[in-house]
Amino acid sequence: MSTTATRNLRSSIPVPSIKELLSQTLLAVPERYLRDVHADYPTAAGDSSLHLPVLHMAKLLDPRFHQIELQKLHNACKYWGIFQLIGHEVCDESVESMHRKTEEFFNLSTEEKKTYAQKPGSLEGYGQAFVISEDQKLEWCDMIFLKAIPVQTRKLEFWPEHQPRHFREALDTYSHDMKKTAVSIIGFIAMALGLDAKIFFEAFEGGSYEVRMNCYPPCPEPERVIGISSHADISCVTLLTDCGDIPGLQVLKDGQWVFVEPITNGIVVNIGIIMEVVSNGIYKAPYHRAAVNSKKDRFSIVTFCYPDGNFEIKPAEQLISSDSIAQYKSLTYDEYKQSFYERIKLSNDGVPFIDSLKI
Ligand SMILES: O=C(O)CCC(=O)C(=O)O
Ligand SMILES: [Fe+2]
Repeated sequence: MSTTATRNLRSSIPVPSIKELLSQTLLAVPERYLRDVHADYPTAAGDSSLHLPVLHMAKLLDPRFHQIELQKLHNACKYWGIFQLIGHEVCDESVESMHRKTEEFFNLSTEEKKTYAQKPGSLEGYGQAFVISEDQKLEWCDMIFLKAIPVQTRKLEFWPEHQPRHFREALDTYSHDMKKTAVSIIGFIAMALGLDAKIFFEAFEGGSYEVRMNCYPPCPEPERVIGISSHADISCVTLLTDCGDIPGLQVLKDGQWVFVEPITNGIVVNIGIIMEVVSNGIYKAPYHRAAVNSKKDRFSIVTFCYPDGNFEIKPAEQLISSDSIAQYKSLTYDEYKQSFYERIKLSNDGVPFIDSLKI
């Protein structure tokens, strides 16, 4: 994730979980969570005609519909940077099982969850992301963040083992399913840009996939807190599944926050900064955030998709011409991640990460 705020991805100061706060007969939301949620942009009315584009994977794969669907994909990436994917090959049972395990995990006692708590110097595990100073505003979200693929990068000490039962198996299947979907959709996005999909298939076949499970408990003052503040993801693409039908994800579109309405078996795909660079800015990584509600827990599962370490992050040569000069620098994926962490260590200079990549 990247954001306009300062976030140290490698270490986070422990703070009470939201569920813990709520269990302490909370009378008022603590000051550290309160902020002016509507300070930047208005939220589009629920009945507005703004709806996320819906893409059909089976049509992208079918020679009869391929071209039309590819054009739709191009428009979705260009004008929204985010879309719902349906007709994909991920079996409902794999997703539903992961949803159940996620809910079960967050419903364990605080003590049990803490077995998997983040450790200093590592963002993996259960906790809250990006707490780097005592006076930082906090987000209304509990999470567990795990590197899932390649399998050798897994730190199993953070993976729930006995409770919830079969959590590890569910996440193993889910992450492989998401990887397969990501490799395929990234290939189609490359085609929509007129690029050679093969290069992308290879880079993402050997890529890394990190999964963040979010729990947004109900809040007595939902209009004054934020679940996750506005940011653009530093991934190439991000795949999100909602564990129910409660809207929470909002995307910034034409100066308004637009709610993403969950659709059954849909996977929300958003463009990340890597794809913005590769496309030379034709596709933009959209700003998005998570709102919370006052009634029910909302759970989401987010898979961040990255290429293998040698992949060159740079505007694709086919998209560069005398009329369209390169807008972004070139760096390997390893350098890109390093640069992201370095900037954060230097503290917030108010410049969004994407701007630091511009020529
Ligand atoms: O849970 C959501 O709706 C958004 C999550 C998100 O943007 C993230 O984890 O990067
Ligand atoms: Fe995000």
